[in-house]
Amino acid sequence: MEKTQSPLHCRWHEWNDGQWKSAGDAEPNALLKYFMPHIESCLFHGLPAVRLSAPDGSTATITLHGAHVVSWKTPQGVEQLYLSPNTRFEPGQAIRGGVPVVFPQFNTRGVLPRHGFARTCRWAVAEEPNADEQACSVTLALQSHKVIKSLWPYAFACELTVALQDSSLVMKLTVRNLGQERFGFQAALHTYLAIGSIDSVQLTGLDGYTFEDCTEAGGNTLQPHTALQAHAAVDRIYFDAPDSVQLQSANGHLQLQQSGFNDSVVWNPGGFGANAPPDLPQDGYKHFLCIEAARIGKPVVLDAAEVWSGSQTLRVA
Ligand SMILES: O=P(O)(O)OC[C@H]1O[C@@H](O)[C@H](O)[C@@H](O)[C@@H]1O
Repeated sequence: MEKTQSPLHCRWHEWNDGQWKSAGDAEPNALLKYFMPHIESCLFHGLPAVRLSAPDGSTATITLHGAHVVSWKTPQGVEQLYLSPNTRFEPGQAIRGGVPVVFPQFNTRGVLPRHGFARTCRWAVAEEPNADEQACSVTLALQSHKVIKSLWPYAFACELTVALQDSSLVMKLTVRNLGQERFGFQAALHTYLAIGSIDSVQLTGLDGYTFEDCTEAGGNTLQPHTALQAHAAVDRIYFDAPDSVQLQSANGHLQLQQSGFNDSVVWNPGGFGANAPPDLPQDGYKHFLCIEAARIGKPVVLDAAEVWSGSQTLRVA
């Protein structure tokens, strides 16, 4: 078989010591059933992943573990997502950084593992290539199986479509009810944005909105929006949030838009230790702010055959 001509053939790269290294071109592409010039298979810290490369030079990397966007770089090569250097890239573990997919439960607001199971499940590249061959996008899919059913019995399918277009990263989560029984769920795209330094952050667009303060000090009380305090823990749920907010930081200017997700979460564990996740370095909190497009207050309810979609778009301004 002439591998280089095969539609199954694709270059194979490995993420190593902070850069992509070619692992040779003899490895057939096990993940992609169709040849799509803008997608490559790769390994990201040993996890199978796909990498999108747009004509403008921007790139995105998505692991099959969790359908997790672990990197989004502008055409100038500036990384826009934070990824903890202490992440354990192992089956069953959540990746600390990038964009975890939270489904079907937000945080501990239910009986499932925190933030649900989608972020620790293995997803697959969807079999049908995108109808628009010009679109620089990939869709990953998750369907229920025995282990998931033991936690959550419903017949569902999730898809995450990730696209690079017009200086933007577009992430769209779709959930389908494939069974007869109605189900409800919460969901979020738990985006860790690289900010350079926490001292540099200015978040605008939330004036006039209230939030539930989920820090220990806040005790889940409702409060009017106030500016973020650098180095202090922030854990806010803005119910019925605006569709668009702007983030200014040492890393640049980002416009965030969401649809289908009614709520927004702003999270940073702060610098005072007690609640810092163990897979973050001590000063890790200084380098990211999570702005999550979420559906928490009014869970989505799907009857048989119904479909819901929610998206978050990050645009470099
Ligand atoms: O450590 P995890 O499970 O990834 O969660 C991180 C944070 O996720 C945020 O969405 C929550 O609002 C926080 O309360 C939580 O601490």
